[in-house]
Amino acid sequence: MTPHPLIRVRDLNVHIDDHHILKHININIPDKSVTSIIGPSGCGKTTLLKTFNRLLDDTANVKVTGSVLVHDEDIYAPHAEVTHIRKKMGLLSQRPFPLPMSIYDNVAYGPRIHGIRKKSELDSIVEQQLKDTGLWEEVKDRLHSPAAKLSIGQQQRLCLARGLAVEPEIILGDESTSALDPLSTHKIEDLFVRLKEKYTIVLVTHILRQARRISDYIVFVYMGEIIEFGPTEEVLLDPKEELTKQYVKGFIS
Ligand SMILES: Nc1ncnc2c1ncn2[C@@H]1O[C@H](COP(=O)(O)OP(=O)(O)OP(=O)(O)O)[C@@H](O)[C@H]1O
Repeated sequence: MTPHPLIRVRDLNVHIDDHHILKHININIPDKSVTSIIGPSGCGKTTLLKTFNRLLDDTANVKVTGSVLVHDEDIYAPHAEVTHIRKKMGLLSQRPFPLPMSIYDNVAYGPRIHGIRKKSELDSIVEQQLKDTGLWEEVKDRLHSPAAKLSIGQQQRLCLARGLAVEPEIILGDESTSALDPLSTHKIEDLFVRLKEKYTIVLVTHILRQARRISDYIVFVYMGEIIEFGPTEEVLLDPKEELTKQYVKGFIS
């Protein structure tokens, strides 16, 4: 049975300039699961992900219609507050972007902005998040050295720790392992699988093997439309739609 949906998208349409980029999107993203958005290049995967935390707001000539409900709050309602919406979501991009400060300060950054000042409280948040992202043992002796000195894979886990430190409910990942070596990729994949106990995770990936390894649900997007959505095994191994079949066999890329 599909778990309770945390994000419900209703008749979402995105136009940029004169292009109809996302067309009549309807989907329920299950809570406490990993859902991967797959599809050929340029089909609208990243655009769909960006609608979940209103990252398209900064794009020129964009028009978004329809609704995205997180719990029961429509994040596109006129009174919706973008800061409040974004606090619920951590975003992990393709490449890590640590802030130009120490490892400790990267993780403490969000909590400090939200008013936490007590050192013991910040220490405990930093330790917990670095433990949750598997970095603690690797960095506990150099918490005050610059984040930029970490490897790219460690920087990506640090960015995840930074995002988790403000206690989001949802983690969005946009091809978050594409800049990483196989070992670091494996660590991030493992993290997503562990973190789904506490978070709802939505990922964009073009790597079908990755989608199969870590996702509970798959959304297949083609030319701005959702063609198929369902449990990973069903969509990847026994797809219902002809287009999905062609995509998983590698005939569409
Ligand atoms: N800011 C923008 N201005 C104009 N067109 C855009 C903009 N952002 C996205 N698009 C167009 O929207 C379509 C979908 O782009 P999107 O990045 O969502 O696709 P994608 O499936 O994530 O692609 P890829 O796998 O190559 O990253 C593309 O045709 C793209 O050119």
